[in-house]
Amino acid sequence: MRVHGEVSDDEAATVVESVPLCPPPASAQRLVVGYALTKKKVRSFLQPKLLALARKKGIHFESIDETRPLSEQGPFDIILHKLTSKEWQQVLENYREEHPEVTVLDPPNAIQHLNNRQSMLQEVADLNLSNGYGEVCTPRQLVIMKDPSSIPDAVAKAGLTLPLVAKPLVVDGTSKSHELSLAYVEASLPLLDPPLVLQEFVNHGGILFKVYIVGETIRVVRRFSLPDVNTYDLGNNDGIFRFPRVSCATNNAEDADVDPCIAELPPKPLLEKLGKELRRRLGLRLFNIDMIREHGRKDRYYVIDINYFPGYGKMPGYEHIFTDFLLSLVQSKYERLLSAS
Ligand SMILES: Nc1ncnc2c1ncn2[C@@H]1O[C@H](COP(=O)(O)OP(=O)(O)OP(=O)(O)O)[C@@H](O)[C@H]1O
Ligand SMILES: O=P(O)(O)O[C@H]1[C@H](O)[C@@H](O)[C@H](OP(=O)(O)O)[C@@H](OP(=O)(O)O)[C@H]1O
Ligand SMILES: [Mg+2]
Ligand SMILES: [Mg+2]
Repeated sequence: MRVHGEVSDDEAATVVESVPLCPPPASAQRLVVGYALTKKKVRSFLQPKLLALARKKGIHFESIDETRPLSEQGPFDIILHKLTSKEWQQVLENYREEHPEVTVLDPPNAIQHLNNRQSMLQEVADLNLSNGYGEVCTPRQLVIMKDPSSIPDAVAKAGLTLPLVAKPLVVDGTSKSHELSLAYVEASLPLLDPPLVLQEFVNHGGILFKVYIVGETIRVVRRFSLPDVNTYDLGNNDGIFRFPRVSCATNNAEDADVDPCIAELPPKPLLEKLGKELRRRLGLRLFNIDMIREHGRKDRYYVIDINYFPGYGKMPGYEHIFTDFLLSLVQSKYERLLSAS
């Protein structure tokens, strides 16, 4: 199925915004990008097509050895990283102070906001985005730190409506932090395992929008998600449904035969505004936003998840977008230096 207004040259995504590039300055012809990523991330991100294009553009990726001092490695123009240990974050913070000339993508203290499912959505809630194109909200949610037996009371007191999505509070790159479940009835709540976030389930027609941000560029793709819950499901389910990673890349919904009202992408100006504001408020340049549209409400969107340095390898055309982005960073640094001299 193709939804009106979509681009046809790249079926799986729509480019919303991209940065025009000038050629990099002569001094930046060879750009060294150090990376500290898990083996899994190296496999998914540093694909041959990215490395080949990068080489053509004078970008060289160099693996960082975390067991050796950073200052003895490189020199780097840019550091890319997604490692969650406290030690590594401290190493990077110290390095940023000693080497302000190196761009660290992104600052560890800014990334931290996304490692907790409570703080990750706070900026979206504070933003209160509502304009002629729609409104962007967050689902009502509650944090439970301990004592599962207290959950039914806490839920009643907060006035949350079942079903609830239970999500581990901390996101630390482990598969456990992605083990989610759906609690249908009050009696099932004490079976949950804190610390967690309990989030109201929002019916959205089973389609989710993954909005990828790379600097000023935004791309959005459709994925399959959980189906709507109706009163029949609620009446006939007395437990907890532990569900797998429903919206992963294998659940690509680009060509599926879905009701156009459900599949229609969020309006470009709304995504532009949201991306720009979150970039600024979170102080991040590499992240994605998981968005759903409330079923039956054309213009009400919910942000349910934000991920740092997501699976860009699955974003169509990522090799072009990413290499252009890396070059643009050097370009703007060069321009800043010129204007300061
Ligand atoms: N409040 C909600 N209402 C409806 N569906 C939801 C809600 N929260 C999560 N989901 C569904 O559960 C899936 C997983 O939730 P979420 O994205 O928060 O988990 P995650 O483990 O952080 O995922 P990711 O792999 O994107 O990091 C979503 O993609 C969506 O399909
Ligand atoms: O492919 P999408 O739907 O964007 O989901 C991503 C998750 O959001 C990321 O958190 C995963 O990265 P980490 O495994 O490094 O957390 C990321 O892992 P990957 O880079 O190994 O593919 C993806 O699973
Ligand atoms: Mg998600
Ligand atoms: Mg996530």
